[in-house]
This record gives sequence, structure tokens and C-alpha cells, in this order.
Amino acid sequence: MAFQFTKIAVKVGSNVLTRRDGTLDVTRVSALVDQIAELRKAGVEVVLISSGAVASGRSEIKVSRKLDSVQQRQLYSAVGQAKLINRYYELFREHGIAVGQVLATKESFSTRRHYLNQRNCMRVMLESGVIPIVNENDTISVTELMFTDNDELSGMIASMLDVQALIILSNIDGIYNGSPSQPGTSVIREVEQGKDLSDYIQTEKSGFGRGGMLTKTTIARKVADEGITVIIANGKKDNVLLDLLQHPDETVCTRFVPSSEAVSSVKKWIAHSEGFAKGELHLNEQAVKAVKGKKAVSILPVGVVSIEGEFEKDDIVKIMDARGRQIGVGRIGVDSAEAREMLGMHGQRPLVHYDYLYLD
Ligand SMILES: Nc1ncnc2c1ncn2[C@@H]1O[C@H](COP(=O)(O)OP(=O)(O)O)[C@@H](O)[C@H]1O
Ligand SMILES: N[C@@H](CCC(=O)OP(=O)(O)O)C(=O)O
Repeated sequence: MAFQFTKIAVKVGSNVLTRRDGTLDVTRVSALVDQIAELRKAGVEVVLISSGAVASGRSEIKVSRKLDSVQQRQLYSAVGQAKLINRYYELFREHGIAVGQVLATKESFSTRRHYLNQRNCMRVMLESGVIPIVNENDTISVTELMFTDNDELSGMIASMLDVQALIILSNIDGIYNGSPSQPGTSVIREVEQGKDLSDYIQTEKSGFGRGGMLTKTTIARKVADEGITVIIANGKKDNVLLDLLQHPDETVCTRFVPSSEAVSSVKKWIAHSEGFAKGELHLNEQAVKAVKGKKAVSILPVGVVSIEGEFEKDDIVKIMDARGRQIGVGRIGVDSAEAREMLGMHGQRPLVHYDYLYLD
């Protein structure tokens, strides 16, 4: 059977995998595994980003003393991840498919070297016919080391592995043009490049979810800008994955139209690296105008009015406009001491070369 894509990332949210009482919905897990196995047999490469560790661990153990929210997450995820991956392992084995566990932290993407190590690991798995099952390492990802949620992680993985499509499965049919519970609202079927959705997204989340629709939308937009189709659909619907790929027009979902412009691998990494920024470059108005213009322009010291933070050469820095708003991120070509010496000077080499500059 022919499918629309040959390499995809599938992200499954906690709510898809858990029942209302918080226990792991093994029937749902099994149905998703069957669909992924069918895709694999038809030659589609799949990377699975699966939430559900905390939710499946929560129902597994009773604690005798009061735990704070970090301790709960650490404890439940440690137990729940083992249970979850074990289920996947056994279910995929029935189809003769090997799976491997990849537990990521933000650090796994923080430097170019970490990023390439992570990418090599997943590439060798795919080349060897092993399905990577990725989740955040919740046992050690605490506070600033945490991803916003697995939607953010799935965006990074999709971009890193150059998949053609990222399918985000949640417990809702897609992005609604209003509060999903209000009568008269419906799913936005297609999101063109640059379309503003902020009026539609509510801050509400589903029972076990972390980031809500807001992170899904932000990530979807970023990933679509990199040329990857992003689909948000309901993972609780039977056969949804196969339907999305075989009957895209008849299957309800929100589809983000991908950009047709190619983006380099380094730029993709930089685009997802904002959380690792070590400093800020504040540009003057002319410099902002120049970098936002049609031509690819590097950031020269003459256009920078101030520098914040301490950083090394090749670290990520935020690029700020004259009013202190962030307009992008870039990889800096010098350390902070050198950058401060060059500040405002003419005829110097770029602080951020345009190959390493990503504008929002
Ligand atoms: N405009 C909207 N359209 C659809 N869902 C929305 C919208 N605004 C907020 N939401 C909420 O986002 C939830 C999905 O996000 P989340 O709870 O993070 O799920 P997941 O566990 O799948 O990641 C929906 O169940 C819904 O309550
Ligand atoms: N890493 C966590 C998932 C946290 C998360 O982002 O959940 P969700 O918003 O449901 O994708 C877990 O496995 O429980």
C-alpha cells in the first residue's frame, strides 16, 4: 500500500495513552503499535516520541509519605517508563520489529556535539531497522533542564532527522477556531505559513498533558517553517495514523503547510536552541532593518549597541531589537570579552555570520 510520506515522526501525548483513571490504556498502545507496524512493513520509517511515563507510573505505586511535585514526577516516571517501554517492546516484537529506548534531556541538544551524538544514535537505529521510542528523561530533567513538554522534544527530533512529516497525536481532533467545548467551533483544517492562531488557543490543557495547545502550535509553526508537514490529530480515534496517511482529505486534523525553502542542518539546530542562549546582542534600528531584509546579512559589531551575558565562541545568543524584543537566535563567532571589545566598531568580522543566524 502506498503512503503519502516515507519518513515520519509520530508524537503520542499522555492523554492518548492513559485511561480516565490514569492507568495505561494497553488497548490504545496496542492499536497504535499495529498501525506503526503496518507503516513499517510498507517501507515507511517511523520515529516514535511517546509520553505516558508519569501517567503510567502514577497508578503503579502507592507512596507512604508526602512527595513534592518534582519527586513525584521523578518517581512515577522511573517506574512508568520501564512499564511503558516494556509494553512497546513486547507489542512490536509480535510484529517482528525491534525497538530501542532513547531518553533525552535538553542537554542532549545543547551543543552542536551533543546534538550530533544524539542524531548519530538515532540514525544508526533507523538504518538498522530499529524503531527509536523517544521520551524525555523525566528522572533527571528538572526545572530549567526540562523541555516545555514532549511536543517541543518531538519538534527537535523531527527537525534533526529530516522527516517529511511530524504527526502530533493528542486527545482532540486538531486546533479549534475557539474553545473546543463551545458549540459552533470547528477544527481548522489547514494553517498556511504565517497565519496567526493566537486568538483561538486557550491555555487549558487536557487531564494529564503538560504544555497544552499553545506549545503544539508554536512548535508546529517552527517545524513547518523548516519544510516539514505538521499534523495535529486525535490519537484516540481508531486507525487514525493510517487514515491520515492514506486518506488525508477525509481525515479530520489540522495540517500546517510546510515552507518550500530548504533550511541547513546547522540552522535547524540553532532554531531549536533558544533555551540554551548564554547571552544577548542588542542591535540598533539600522542593523535590525538590515538583518530582517530580503538579503542574507551577518550581524556586524557596528550594528550592536550592547551585549549581555558571558559566553564562549560558538555559544548560542539571543538577537534583540532596539526595543529589547527578541528577533532571533544565532551562533556567536567570538567570546563575550572579544565581542565587547569590538562593540560598535567598523570594519570588524561578523559577530554572527548569516549562516548561523535564525530569525523568528
Ligand atoms: N483552540 C484549541 N483547539 C484544540 N484544543 C485546544 C485549544 N485550545 C486549548 N486546547 C486544549 O489543548 C489540549 C491538548 O493539549 P495537551 O493537554 O498538552 O495534550 P497532550 O497530552 O496530547 O500533549 C486539548 O485537550 C484542549 O483542552
Ligand atoms: N515525559 C512525560 C510527558 C510529559 C508531556 O509532555 O506530556 P504531553 O503533554 O502529554 O505530551 C511522560 O512521559 O510522562
